[in-house]
Order: sequence, then structure tokens, then C-alpha cells
Amino acid sequence: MTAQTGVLLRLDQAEVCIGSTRFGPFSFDVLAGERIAILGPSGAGKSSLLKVISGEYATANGNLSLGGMPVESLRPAALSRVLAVLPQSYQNTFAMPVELVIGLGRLGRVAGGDSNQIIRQSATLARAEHLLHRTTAGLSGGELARVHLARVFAQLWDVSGGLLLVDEPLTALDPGLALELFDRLSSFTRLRGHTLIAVLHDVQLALQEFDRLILIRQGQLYADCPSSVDAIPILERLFEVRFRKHHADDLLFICATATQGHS
Ligand SMILES: Nc1ncnc2c1ncn2[C@@H]1O[C@H](COP(=O)(O)OP(=O)(O)OP(=O)(O)O)[C@@H](O)[C@H]1O
Repeated sequence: MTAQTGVLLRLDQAEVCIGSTRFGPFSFDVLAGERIAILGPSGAGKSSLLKVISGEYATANGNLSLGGMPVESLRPAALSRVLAVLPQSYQNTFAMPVELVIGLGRLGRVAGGDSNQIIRQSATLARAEHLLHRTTAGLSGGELARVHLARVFAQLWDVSGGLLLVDEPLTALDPGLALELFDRLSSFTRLRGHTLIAVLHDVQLALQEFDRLILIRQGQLYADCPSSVDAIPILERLFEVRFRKHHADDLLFICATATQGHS
């Protein structure tokens, strides 16, 4: 399933402290081209782990390397050609032209060239083309989510072997659009051999579309396992629920039924 081989990202005893809260230590490798879902209860530290991986949270202890280089040694322009981040929420305080927001994905590139065309193609792929002449003022949550998806598409459009980090990318979208945009995100990463790491609440999507699950509880790594039916008992313990399983059209469907204490 992976487009390339080799370790892209390595966390070695990486630990961060935010106020009095300690996250980690986290130690795991991510192979180039892998598709990893990070799951865990609310407040477990999933977004924080993503921020450790992106370098937004500086590690208090341990090391983080990307392509064999310590992340802190990479210059921002070089990093922006490899690493794109779609956060859980976006600042929308000021009205900014949508085209400019998408174009922020091209900041690390030499100006000119085919950037304008890439911005337009990215907007089309994210179903945001009709928003190009608007500003962010007044955009709905789902429209803003599409604009930012277009921004990360623009950032990693013309490179291969990059790393895309996304935090609950589908929450503001209706089910049809969520399905369509996940498919587009998926093909975008596969075509270019990008690695995808996604924080998700959707266990079904994680089992269906991802290679590997990184499970977090109370700021610690709870489990790191292949995304398969064998992960279901681990997920049940993590979320303290029972999952009912249904098979249809060669697919496994799961549905949370009862908390483990009330079954
Ligand atoms: N910058 C910060 N300042 C203070 N507390 C923080 C900060 N970032 C995270 N936390 C706390 O750390 C814990 C984990 O937060 P995080 O956002 O990583 O959880 P999460 O698993 O992504 O949650 P959710 O599924 O609800 O989005 C929470 O209790 C949160 O309040």
C-alpha cells in the first residue's frame, strides 16, 4: 500500500510539557507513504501529538527527525516544501481574500511560475473554486474548511514524498462532501507518494482507509497497531465501548453500542 519505503519521520522519546501537562514520551517511526490515523478519547492529547510532529510544540526531551534531519535544523522554507498542516480550527478574525489564504501554501516557493494555476487547481480539487473571489468574512465552517484544504493542496501540489498532517478534517462538512473530499485528499496523497497522518474521531473511517492506528490516552501512547479487525478489541478498551460488527459488500461496519460498564 505504501508508495515508497524508508523512515520519513522518527520520534525518539519525544516529550512536551504544556503548563503542568506532560505529553509523551512518544517513540515511533513513520514510513514514507504510510497512512496513519491518530485516535483517542476527547482531551487525550491527539492534537497535541500532531503539534509535536509538526514541530509547533518544541520537545522538552527527546528527538524528532524528518527525512533523517532534526526538525529544528530545517529552515522554514525547506520545511514548507515537505510538511503541510491542516489544523482543527482556523483563525478567522480578519477578512482575507480566499485566493491569498490558499496562496499562503505557496509562501516557501519562488514567486511567479505556475503558482496562480496551482492555486486555482487546488481550489478546484477542494471544491472551493467558487469561493476564490470572496474573502474569508462570512464563510461558513464548511467553506472555510475547504479553503484551508485547498491551501495544503497548494503547498504540496508539485512535490512528492511530503508529509500531510490533518486534524479532524471532515467535521465541518456534510456527509456527501466529507466522503468526496476525503477521496480527493486520499488520491492527492497517493498520487504524490505523500504520507498522511490524520487525527480522527471516526473509527469506521480509520479502519477502512488507513494502514495503521496510533492510539492515545491521557497524553501517552496507548497502542500502535495495524488498522484491521484485530484492532477492534483494543479500540473497545480505549473508548470503553462495545462495537457491534456488520459485514456487507466485503466491508466491515462497526457501530458503538454500549459503554463497557453498561452492556
Ligand atoms: N496550549 C495549551 N494550553 C493549555 N492546555 C492545553 C494546551 N493544548 C492542549 N492542552 C490540554 O491538553 C489536553 C489535550 O488536548 P488535545 O487538544 O491535544 O486533545 P485531543 O485529544 O485532541 O482532544 P479533542 O478530541 O477533544 O479535540 C487537554 O486537556 C487540553 O486542554
